[in-house]
Amino acid sequence: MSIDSVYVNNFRNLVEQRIQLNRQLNFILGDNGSGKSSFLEAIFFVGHGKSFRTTKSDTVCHFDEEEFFINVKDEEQLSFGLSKHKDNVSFLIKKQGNRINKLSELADHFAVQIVTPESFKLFFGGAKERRKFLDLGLFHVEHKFSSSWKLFAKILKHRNACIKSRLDNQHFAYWTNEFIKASTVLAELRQAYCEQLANELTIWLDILMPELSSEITLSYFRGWSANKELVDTLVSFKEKEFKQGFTAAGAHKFDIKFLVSGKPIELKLSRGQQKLFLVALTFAQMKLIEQVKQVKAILLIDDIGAELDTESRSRFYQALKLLNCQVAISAIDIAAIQPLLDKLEQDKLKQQENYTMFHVEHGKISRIEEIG
Ligand SMILES: Nc1ncnc2c1ncn2[C@@H]1O[C@H](COP(=O)(O)OP(=O)(O)OP(=O)(O)O)[C@@H](O)[C@H]1O
Repeated sequence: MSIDSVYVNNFRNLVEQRIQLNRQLNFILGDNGSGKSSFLEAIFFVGHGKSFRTTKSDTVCHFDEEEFFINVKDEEQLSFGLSKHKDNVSFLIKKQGNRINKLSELADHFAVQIVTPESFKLFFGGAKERRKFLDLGLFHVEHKFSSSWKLFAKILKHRNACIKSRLDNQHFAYWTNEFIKASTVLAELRQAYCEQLANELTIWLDILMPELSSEITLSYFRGWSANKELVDTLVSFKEKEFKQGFTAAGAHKFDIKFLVSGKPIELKLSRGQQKLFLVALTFAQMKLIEQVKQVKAILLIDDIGAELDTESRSRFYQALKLLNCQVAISAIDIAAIQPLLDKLEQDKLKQQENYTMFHVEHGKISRIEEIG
């Protein structure tokens, strides 16, 4: 679902801003520290109920204020509001002015994906980001995933509690048995999703990195050895688990690795290539979400940056055109997006209905009407 308008109140340095977004392309330009990322962060917050920059949701509230508020209207003018007072632990979420209890209803409605300059460092730096990425896709694409994941998390908590209390008894045996069942369900859902993702990824790699596309493979690790049953793995890990105080194998330990000719992608690809790869992966996930949910995801690109050369930007533009969803891209100045504007011009798409430019200065976002 695309976003028609965003109202932001006391979110970081954005005191009070009401923005009408373009259904296609939005360029958010401004100097360092002007508030570009904060604006994208506010949109991301609506789709995820959290920031992409911090795990502490109170830090996004304006320094001098106690409460922040974001309201978003979709293309059918359906309104969703999310606010949080520093004194409250939870958010107040409203749909058409009426209180709703689930953040997941927002996430379900707005499938927001983001690529930031840090994304690839985080993504290739450790399993946590890769897990988050894959599970986000599954949340949207596989309707059974959310309930399976919640059940798994509950069982894992119980099993860990037994381990911490050194309860090697029938409770522990019960939760171990439940844990194996829940792990197996999640592992199968993830395996199936990885296969879909790998197929879709090839399409986007062919556009974005055609010279490497055929060499890139995805390998899925389910969280325990591929040659062993989880029950046997847990038996062999029992001593270690009781020493560490937590469950050492299972669906929470899953990972996805990407290889170029069998070698880790982060070793083989340059920074610019890694960025392109992550764009391909993000686009693949967005397409899968679109196919299943019949709604288009929203793409945020924070700081298009200088890593992409002219050829890469041209490919990026081709991919964006094919993706055909609502996009918001931030950049320091017009020079960073000029190659995209040139392409729009070439395609005779450089018209007001296809894109909107905004300028951000000291937390104030204004529309740039005329472009030279
Ligand atoms: N909770 C907050 N309350 C008020 N201002 C804040 C808060 N958190 C951050 N800021 C300020 O908001 C400003 C905008 O930050 P933001 O990261 O959005 O800038 P940006 O335009 O994306 O910059 P860059 O191009 O360097 O990434 C910064 O000057 C920062 O100090």
